[in-house]
Amino acid sequence: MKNNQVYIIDFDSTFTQVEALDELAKISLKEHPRQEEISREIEEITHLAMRGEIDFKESLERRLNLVQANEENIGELIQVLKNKISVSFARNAPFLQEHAAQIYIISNGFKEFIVPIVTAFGILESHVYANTFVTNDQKDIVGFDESNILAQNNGKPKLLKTLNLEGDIFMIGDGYNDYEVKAAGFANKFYAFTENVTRENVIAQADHITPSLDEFLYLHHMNTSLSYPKNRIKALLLENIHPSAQAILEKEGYQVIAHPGAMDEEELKEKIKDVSILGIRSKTQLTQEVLANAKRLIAVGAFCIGTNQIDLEACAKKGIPVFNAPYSNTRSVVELAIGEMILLLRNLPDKMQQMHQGKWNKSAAKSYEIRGKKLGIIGYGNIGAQLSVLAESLGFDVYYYDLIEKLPLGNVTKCNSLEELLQTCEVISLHVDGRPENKNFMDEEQFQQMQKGSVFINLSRGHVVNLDALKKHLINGNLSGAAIDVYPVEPKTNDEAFESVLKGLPNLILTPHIGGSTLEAQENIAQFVPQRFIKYINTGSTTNSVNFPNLQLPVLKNAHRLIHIHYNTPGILAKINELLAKHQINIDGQYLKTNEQIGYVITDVNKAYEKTVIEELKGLEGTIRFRVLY
Ligand SMILES: NC(=O)c1ccc[n+]([C@@H]2O[C@H](COP(=O)([O-])OP(=O)(O)OC[C@H]3O[C@@H](n4cnc5c(N)ncnc54)[C@H](O)[C@@H]3O)[C@@H](O)[C@H]2O)c1
Ligand SMILES: O=C(O)[C@H](O)COP(=O)(O)O
Repeated sequence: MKNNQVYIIDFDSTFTQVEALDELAKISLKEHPRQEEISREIEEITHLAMRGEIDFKESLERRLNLVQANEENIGELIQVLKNKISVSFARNAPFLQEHAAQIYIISNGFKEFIVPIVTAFGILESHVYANTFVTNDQKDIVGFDESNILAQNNGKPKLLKTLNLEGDIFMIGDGYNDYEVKAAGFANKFYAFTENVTRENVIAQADHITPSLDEFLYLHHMNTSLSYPKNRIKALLLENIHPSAQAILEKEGYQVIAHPGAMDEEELKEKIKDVSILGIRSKTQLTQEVLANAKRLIAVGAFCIGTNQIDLEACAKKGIPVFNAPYSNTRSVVELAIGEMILLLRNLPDKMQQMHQGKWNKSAAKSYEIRGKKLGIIGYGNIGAQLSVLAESLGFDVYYYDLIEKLPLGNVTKCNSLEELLQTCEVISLHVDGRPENKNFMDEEQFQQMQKGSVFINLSRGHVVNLDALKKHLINGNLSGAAIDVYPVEPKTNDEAFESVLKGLPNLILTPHIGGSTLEAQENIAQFVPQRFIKYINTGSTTNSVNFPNLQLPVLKNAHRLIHIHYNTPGILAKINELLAKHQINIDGQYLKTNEQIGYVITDVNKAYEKTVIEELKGLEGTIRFRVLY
C-alpha cells in the first residue's frame, strides 16, 4: 500500500461503461416520438465536449435541455448504472474498498447518481466531487447549480486547486478534461482509461494508456484480482479461425491478432516472441525450435481435433498446456464420409466429370446402394463411433477395428485385426489419429488385403496413407474408388497450388481438408477453445488439455491461488508444503495431478502471507513455472 498516493477517478465512461446523461435520456425520452434522434444529438454533444472541441458548460446546458428528465427518473438511472460498472472496476472492488481514503471521484456528472453508485464500493461520499441538478416544483430537472466549480469550463483543474491534495496524484479518466488536470499541474500523471471508449486526442496526451484498471494496478504493484493484466495478454490466431474466437478473447480484454493462413517455422519463430496465447489449426507446425522462441507463451489452442502438428511434450516441459476441440467438428466429418460413401458406390465422381465434358452415360453399371454393404471403420474413436451409428441407421452392416478396447455401439461387429476388417468390408473408412507411428499405416500390403472393387476413404491425417500405393490400386482397379481429404503435404493458404500424385485419377474424390470445415463446426470450435484459455488463465483449470494433467478447479474466493508446474519428480509436493508451513501459511485447499512429464499443484492460501515465499516457491528445484492468482 502506497500511502502517499492519491487516485483521482473520473465517473462517466471510466467508473461506469457509459455516459450517465445518455442513459438518463433513454429513460426520460422513452415515450418521446423523436427519442432516437434526440439521443444521438446528446451523444454527439458529449463526444464533442469529451474531445475538448466545445466548452464544457455549453455542452452541459445543451444536453440537459434535450434530456428533459424528472427527478423520478434518477432511481431508474441508478439501477441501469449499477449494471454498467466498468468490468475491471467491478473485478477490482477490493482495491477500491482498501484504498478508499486515497480515492477521489471527480466528475462533471451529477452527485445524485454518482454517490449511490460509488459509495456501494466503499468510496467515501466526502470524496465525491460532482455537479448537482436544479429542479422546479414539478421535480423536472431544469438546470444545474451554476455556482459549482465543476459546472465551469476547466472545472476539474479549478477544483483540484482548491483541494490542495498532497502526495503523488494520479488522474484516471477517458476525457480531455481529465488530461487538463495534469496539464494544469495538479496531477503527476494522467492515465487514459480506454476500457470503454478510446479518444485519439486524449490518448495522445496520456502518460500511460490503461485499457483496464488491472493495467493501472499492475503498473503500481497493487493487483487485487489478477496476477497479470489481461490487456497485456497477446493472442495470435492463425489459419482463418472463426471470428467469434477473436470476439470472445477481446471481450475478455486480451489483444488479438488474427492471420488468415498458416506460418512456416521461420515466420512463426519471429512472430511468437511476444505472444501469450497461440491459436492454430491443422497446418501450423509448433515445433521445439519455434517453442524455444516462445518466451511468453502461456497456452496453445488447436482449433480443431488433431494435435499431431504440435510438439505436446515440448509444450508440457515448458509449462504450456495445449487445448483442442475434441468434439466440435465430429459430426461434420461423419456427414462428409457418409456422403462420399454414397457417391463412390454410385460411381458418381466419374459420371459428374463426364457430364461436364458433355458425355451422357445413363447406366447402372458399377452403381450400388449402400444398404446391406459392409462398412469397415478403422479407429473407433469419437468420429469412428459416431459414423458407425449414422451408417447403421442408413442400412450399412458396420465393422470396426481399433488398437484399444472400445464400447461397440448398436449392432457393430468388432474385428480382432486390421487384416480381418480389410478382408471383410467393401467400404473402408479411416479415422485413426495422427500419431507418428501411424505413418503409412495404409500401405501396399494393406491395400492388397482389401476386397477387389472396394472403396477407401481417408478423412483422418495425410501421412497415414501411402499415396503411391493408393494410386497403384486405383489404377489397377483393385479399388473402385476413393475419397481423400487430407495429404502428407498441404498448401499453407488458399493461394498456394495443390500438388499430389493423385490428381486426375478415376472415381476419386479429392477435397481440400474440409472434413471439419462447416460453419457450424468452426463456430462451435471458436466458442469452445477460447473458454479453455480463459478458464486456465483465470482459475488454473486445465480441463480438456491434451498434454497437462486435467484439473477442474473451483472459482477462487477470498484466497490467493498459487499455481506450481514442475517436472514430475518425487517429493516436490512435500517441499512445497514444507515451505508453506515454514512461513506459517494457511492452506484453504490443495489440488494435485501429475502425468508422465509434469506435476501440477494448485494451492489456495489465506491472503495474508509474506511475499518472499513466492520467490522461494519459484526457486524450488524442478519448478517449470509458477504464477499467482489474486
Ligand atoms: N478431415 C478433417 O477435416 C478432420 C476433422 C476432424 C478430425 N480429423 C482427424 O480425424 C481423426 C480421428 O478423430 P477422432 O476425434 O475420432 O479421434 P479419436 O482420438 O477420438 O479417435 C482415434 C481412434 O483411433 C484409434 N487408433 C489410433 N491409431 C490406431 C491404429 N494404428 N490402429 C487402430 N486404431 C487406431 C485410437 O485408439 C482412437 O480410438 C484425427 O486424426 C483427426 O485429426 C480430420
Ligand atoms: O483435426 C481436425 O479437426 C481437422 O483436421 C480439421 O483441421 P482444420 O481445422 O485445419 O480444418
